[in-house]
Amino acid sequence: MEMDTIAAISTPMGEGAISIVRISGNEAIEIANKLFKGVGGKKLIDVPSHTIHYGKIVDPKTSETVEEAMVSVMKAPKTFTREDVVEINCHGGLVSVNRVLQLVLTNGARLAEPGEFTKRAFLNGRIDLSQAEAVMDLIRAKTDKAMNVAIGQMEGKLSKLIKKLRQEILEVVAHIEVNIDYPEYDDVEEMTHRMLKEKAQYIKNEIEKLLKTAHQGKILREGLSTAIIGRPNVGKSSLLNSLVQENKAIVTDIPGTTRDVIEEYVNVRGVPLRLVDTAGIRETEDVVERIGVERSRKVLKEADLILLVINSAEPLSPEDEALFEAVEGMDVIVILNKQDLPQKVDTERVRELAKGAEIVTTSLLKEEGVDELENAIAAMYFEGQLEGGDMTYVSNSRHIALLNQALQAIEDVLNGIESGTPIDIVQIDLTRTWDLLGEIVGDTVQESLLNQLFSQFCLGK
Ligand SMILES: Nc1nc2c(c(=O)[nH]1)N(C=O)[C@@H](CNc1ccc(C(=O)N[C@@H](CCC(=O)O)C(=O)O)cc1)CN2
Ligand SMILES: Nc1nc2c(ncn2[C@@H]2O[C@H](COP(=O)(O)OP(=O)(O)OP(=O)(O)O)[C@@H](O)[C@H]2O)c(=O)[nH]1
Ligand SMILES: [Mg+2]
Repeated sequence: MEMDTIAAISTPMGEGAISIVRISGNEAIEIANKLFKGVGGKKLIDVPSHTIHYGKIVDPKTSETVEEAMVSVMKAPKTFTREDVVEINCHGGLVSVNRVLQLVLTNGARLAEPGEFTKRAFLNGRIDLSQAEAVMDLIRAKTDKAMNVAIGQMEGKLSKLIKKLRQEILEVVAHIEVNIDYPEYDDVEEMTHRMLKEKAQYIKNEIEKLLKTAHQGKILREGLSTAIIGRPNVGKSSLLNSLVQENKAIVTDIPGTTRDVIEEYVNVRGVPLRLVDTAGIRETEDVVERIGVERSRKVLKEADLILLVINSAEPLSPEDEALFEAVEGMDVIVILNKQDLPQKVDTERVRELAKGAEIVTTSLLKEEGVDELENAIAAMYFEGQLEGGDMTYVSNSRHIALLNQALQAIEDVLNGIESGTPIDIVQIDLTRTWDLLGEIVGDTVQESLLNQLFSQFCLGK
């Protein structure tokens, strides 16, 4: 595959100890060589692969020294992109690293697009698409567990499973071909039918097994979208603060203090929560607050988990009752807050309204009950089991969508067999299953999709 030479700054933009300009492609070493002035006249075109060299970066036009650097030379194919790669380690600082990048660009490289290095690793066959996607998940991981899932996928756990399933399908397809080519052998046809049914059932089971991990996988990857809701002044922001353990949201005794939606990532016993503190839900005249309340309702609709806070020092109000109604059928934990005050809430009624949902009592003022709440959350999502290190999770929504389509296709195969559809017609659905699974690892995938996927990466990755 013929590709031009690309370059980009691969470290964050800002002041740091070191910043790296990465170059990949046929001309990477030659371009770097033009700019590099090594000790004793050492030339980068002469050095062995996978070595690092101290020297100056000099503008070949003006002979002006631009930087002092360490330069790594890595020759294809044992590199990140499988192309020649040079990394110039500059002094960390926006100006210095940018000047070096400019020099690299004026001497023959093109500025890389976001994700283009990883895209090349994919196009050159070092990793498949799901592994490339895992590289991005790794960068974005917000908890250790999410990181472990990404590492597993990057190492090819999911790819292996998918490839195995595709291989099985291919074998069945081969059988069918024989059957179509030699229809005169009755026993072949019979065997094909029996085998097809067995295999299709097996493939269906495997896809279903993978899809079962999707819920938790998605939580690990994106965080469990958790909405804290309740009437004004019940202690929603106090709850967020207790969970975040820093005073991010403003807490006051004026009802309606939180006028917008506040979002925080917290790690509760390994469960990543995307916590959303909302404005207290009530009918309001204040325009600013009303917008906040509307947003809260929207957050509520999109949430995976609801933390419904009730002030137990007051009797239940019609608004409280309405909130219970609004969250019916969702994952809910009810929090009876302000236990330190004289209790006025009808706990029997709360139990009735909660319809089996977990109820936790807290005094957020005294920081009591938060542990119990955290236990309840962990138990709800990972059944208290936080290890499962070897488990393969499907966490990417693109993969989940494709698996769902593949499941549909394999069900069509099974239905076809059941209703006596001619085998060459059934084969069409089988091939479709194969194609859909192939899209996960990038074997059968459109260029436009590739571009869209990789464009979501960081610059220089
Ligand atoms: N300086 C630097 N650090 C970095 C990266 C980088 O590109 N540069 N990486 C970038 O993300 C990550 C490391 N990822 C890498 C993955 C594969 C290969 C690689 O060369 N693979 C070869 C085999 C190497 C060998 O056998 O020695 C291959 O798989 O063919 C390199 C880096 C994290 N740290
Ligand atoms: N006594 C007592 N007061 C509490 C407790 N939890 C919170 N408060 C107080 O209740 C008031 C309201 O708390 P917030 O956390 O701001 O309540 P909120 O639900 O976010 O209120 P809005 O944003 O106005 O909807 C504050 O004065 C808190 O200190 C508790 O457990 N006991
Ligand atoms: Mg608040």
